[in-house]
Amino acid sequence: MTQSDIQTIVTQSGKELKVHTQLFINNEFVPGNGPLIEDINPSTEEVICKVHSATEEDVNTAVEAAHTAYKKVWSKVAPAERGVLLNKLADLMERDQEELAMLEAIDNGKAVSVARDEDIAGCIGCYRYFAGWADKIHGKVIDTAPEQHIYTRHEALGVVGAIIPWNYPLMMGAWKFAPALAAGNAVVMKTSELTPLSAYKFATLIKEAGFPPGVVNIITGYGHITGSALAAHPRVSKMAFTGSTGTGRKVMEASSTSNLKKLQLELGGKSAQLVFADADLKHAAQQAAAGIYNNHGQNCNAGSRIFVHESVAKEFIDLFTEQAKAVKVGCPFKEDTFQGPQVSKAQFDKIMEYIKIGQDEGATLHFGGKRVGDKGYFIQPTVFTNCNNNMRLMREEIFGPVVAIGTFSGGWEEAVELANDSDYGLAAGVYTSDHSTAIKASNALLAGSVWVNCYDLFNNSVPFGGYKQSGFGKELGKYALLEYLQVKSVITLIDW
Ligand SMILES: NC(=O)C1=CN([C@@H]2O[C@H](COP(=O)(O)OP(=O)(O)OC[C@H]3O[C@@H](n4cnc5c(N)ncnc54)[C@H](O)[C@@H]3O)[C@@H](O)[C@H]2O)C=CC1
Ligand code: BAL
Repeated sequence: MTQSDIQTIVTQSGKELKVHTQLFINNEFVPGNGPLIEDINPSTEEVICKVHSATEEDVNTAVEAAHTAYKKVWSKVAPAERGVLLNKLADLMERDQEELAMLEAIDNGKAVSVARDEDIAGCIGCYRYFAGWADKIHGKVIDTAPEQHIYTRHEALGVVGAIIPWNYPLMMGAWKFAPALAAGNAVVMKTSELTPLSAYKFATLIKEAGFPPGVVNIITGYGHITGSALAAHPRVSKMAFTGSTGTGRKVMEASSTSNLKKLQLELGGKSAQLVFADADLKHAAQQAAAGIYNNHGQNCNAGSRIFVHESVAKEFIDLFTEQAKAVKVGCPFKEDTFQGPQVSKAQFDKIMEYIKIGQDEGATLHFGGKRVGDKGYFIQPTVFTNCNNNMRLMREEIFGPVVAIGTFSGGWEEAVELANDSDYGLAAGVYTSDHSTAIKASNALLAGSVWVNCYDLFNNSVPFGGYKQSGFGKELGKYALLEYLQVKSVITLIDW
């Protein structure tokens, strides 16, 4: 079944928006051959609109468009010009920041103020940051012998495939598009079937900025159809993936059984926040609460496990609970809302199930744990105490506004051992007023990012990516640029 591309939708604030619902290939919106997908507003549980989905054939078309664009046009564009286009794109996102934020709010349930001032603002900065790198990519001459001239070249990979989740639709796109395009690659991105709308608005800005047709292609569809076809495509040179560890394994398998494409996997987490007895407890409680409740807990680096020294546990838990109680849960279109609904019924059900599991396991449900209202997927910020590392609550990624708090009685070594006792290693937090404890604990933590006396503090120039089963490869910073390049050595004999 097909439907025309542009649909009119109305936000909860009464604003009418036109949205694209077809696949974006070669700078045009084209129908997909898969089934139409109902896109649900998680605040109201109503259908916002239906979007087209891509079949394997559509994936082939998108990859072919990217391949042709890369070979015939994009690889011949001067690096500085790539930077100009990325900066233009950032300017257009800034112009349309409010509309992009509204699309994230209706589709994902994010508070519109958070989407605008954090997500989209972060994306704009990301495109500008990588625009600056576009003409600063170079190899070097390696002096080996007078009769030889040897140099390295940092070359684009060709067609990059990207699969992104629903928790940060535009930002997870930016973290991949910006370095991939700065490095000179063409991209086919699959958005989550749950949150396709903001990416299609972004697609119109790609065209308006002047990117040649085929350099950026955006499609949506189900993971087992569209995602798996992209991950297995023989013309895709690299796959950048953000999502669950289980799906990350499938993407890796697809690479292994297809063309051994290069991979970058940004996966799940169960990040620990360590609160030492000498910490500024009020500050620690405020930071740690934001560390779990930001984005409704739907955060790969959510600080979902807290270990607090037993001597200050009661005081810290009281301060933390005050923070949880103060979280404004409600309609994403109200300017003071901090937490909207969870993204989908499946996620809502999964989180509520974990809240039950926590109680069955013997943890204390200290605060929250209930649905908010009777419509939409809203959940109270929830605090469990008396938790230990044997509990599923402490070991499994819940991806919701649920924190599990346990205690330790010894020094930093014990706290770090508890934090490191996890299959994951994405991030960690350390709260202490002692510089030596901060450095020793940070160095010993098996995590890709460690925040000291803060949490969730991102900067476009600072790399982010996990240890252990949280994945590999870095996003952001110069490290991310290198993920989208390959190095060639050219060895020449001057006289022969
Ligand atoms: N680390 C992170 O940022 C994220 C972690 N998650 C975790 O995963 C849980 C489940 O959420 P889901 O949306 O189901 O995550 P998911 O990992 O299944 O989905 C992420 C993306 O992968 C695609 N996908 C699914 N199956 C695929 C396959 N076989 N081949 C290629 N692509 C595929 C999806 O369509 C989506 O675009 C969450 O509760 C959370 O624990 C989910 C989203 C983001
Ligand atoms: N916190 C940004 C990365 C993510 O949740 O996927």
